[in-house]
Amino acid sequence: MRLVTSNEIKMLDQRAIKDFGINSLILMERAGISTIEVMWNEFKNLEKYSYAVFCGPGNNGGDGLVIARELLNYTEAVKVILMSEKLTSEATTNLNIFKSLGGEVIKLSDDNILEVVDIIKSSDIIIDAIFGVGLSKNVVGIYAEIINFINLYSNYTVSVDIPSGISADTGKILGTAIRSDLTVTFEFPKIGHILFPGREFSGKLKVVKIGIPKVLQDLNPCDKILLTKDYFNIPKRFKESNKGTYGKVVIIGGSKDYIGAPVLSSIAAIRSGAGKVLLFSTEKSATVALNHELGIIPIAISKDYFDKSHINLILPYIDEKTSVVIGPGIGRNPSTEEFIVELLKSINSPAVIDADAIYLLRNHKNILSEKKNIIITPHPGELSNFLELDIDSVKYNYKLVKETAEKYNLLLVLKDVTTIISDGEKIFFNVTGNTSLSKGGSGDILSGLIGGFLAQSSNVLESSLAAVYILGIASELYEYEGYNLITEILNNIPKVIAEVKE
Ligand SMILES: NC(=O)C1=CN([C@@H]2O[C@H](COP(=O)(O)OP(=O)(O)OC[C@H]3O[C@@H](n4cnc5c(N)ncnc54)[C@H](O)[C@@H]3O)[C@@H](O)[C@H]2O)[C@@H](O)CC1
Ligand SMILES: [K+]
Repeated sequence: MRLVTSNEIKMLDQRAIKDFGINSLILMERAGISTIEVMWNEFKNLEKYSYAVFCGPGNNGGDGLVIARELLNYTEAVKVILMSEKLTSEATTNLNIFKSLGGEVIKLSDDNILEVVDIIKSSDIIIDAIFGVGLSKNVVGIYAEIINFINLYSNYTVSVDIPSGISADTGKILGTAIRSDLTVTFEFPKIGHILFPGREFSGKLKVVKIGIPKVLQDLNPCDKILLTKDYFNIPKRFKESNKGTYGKVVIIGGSKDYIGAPVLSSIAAIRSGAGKVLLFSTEKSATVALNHELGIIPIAISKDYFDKSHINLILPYIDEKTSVVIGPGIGRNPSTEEFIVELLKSINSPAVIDADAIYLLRNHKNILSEKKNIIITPHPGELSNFLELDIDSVKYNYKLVKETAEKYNLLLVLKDVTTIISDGEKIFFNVTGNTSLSKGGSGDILSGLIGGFLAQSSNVLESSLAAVYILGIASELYEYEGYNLITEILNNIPKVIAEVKE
């Protein structure tokens, strides 16, 4: 599904109005009525509840006035709190209709804040129609006070379009923001619903259509996409096949410091359906690998850290079709840096660069740029190291992810609660997964899964999308969120693959 910024949705709204003559009051009407429909689906008998509708100065407030008017058809227990003297013309039209129906309007001022706080406390449902995608600066003053009171005392909050105070473009809080239970957004989710903290502040997110013509959407192609299983294929299985059909993965990792990481990667590669998985590692990792999965072919070549002398031992096993995973548990020894640089120069296969291998390549970005089919899978700390930027400017920075992918000719997977993936053209946002992945080993599983799919398809984008999406769902299947062994997530992968394939 397409994701939009505030400018993109405003442009679509404006073109619907100007180019196709769709009256903006009609769009507002549909926004309001669709919100009521979602509420009906959530709560059923809307007549049982009392409502306070907080309306801001823009068209978000106008949507609130349509909602308030429609609620009058269920109950008299509806109060509108107008937060601004100035309203848009569409909002004014709807305010007049609400008033003509006998609706109760309270104009917020410094003098009646305590009365309004009592209304917040005594209403069953608060409708937040304060700011939508038109929020343009930090929320301060009486607006901020009311938002904080709503967060403190509301029994249940429904946000219209986006929780007021959340930036639709970044998900960041501008000053202060409503913590919603339910958000009803129009036509497409906004970036702010998908990135934290906006993702959390939105509560349950529902997307409804309000009549932006499809032809208009098609004329304006999108580059930001919410990842679903529609965007990738899982490599096929053939009745007549053998291990050669499903490709070879070479995993290079492990060191004196880390033993289990490359083993997790190797098992994940097997779980992806790959035909053959070779693990180049230390003696210890090789032993551990065989203790866990006899299908791995471990080749112990390094004693503590990799160095240049190991390259010739690995090269005979790699051809252009081999999928190579470099980095799980590889450590940061200076000899390893030289090893990775020289190894990459000598191969032409698709490769996943993970963990400390990313760190060690920070001064060799040109090597990555010159190669085709390279995937790097940093978390924000690793990307901040790689790009020498502070972590705050890297986290959830989807523009940076796209620019970096394009600049260095990479497929970049920025791992986080919302993972961002870009090939330099499109930007995918993944929201599957939970805190069962917030522990050591999940990154190793991801790189192995990507490598495994890559061995079967050689499509860097689809392999990465599939792995990220599937690993997320595999974590959601674990019954006791967060208290899993990382290997238990590995064991859920086949079930998820089967479901995704359906
Ligand atoms: N025709 C349209 O454009 C449609 C708009 N719709 C609704 O309208 C919203 C967008 O409407 P608008 O563009 O009018 O914008 P908003 O209603 O989001 O808010 C903009 C208003 O808030 C003020 N403002 C912004 N930041 C502020 C701050 N920090 N403190 C105080 N005031 C601040 C602005 O000066 C402006 O008056 C959407 O989110 C959606 O809910 C829907 O009705 C569908 C159609
Ligand atoms: K809102």
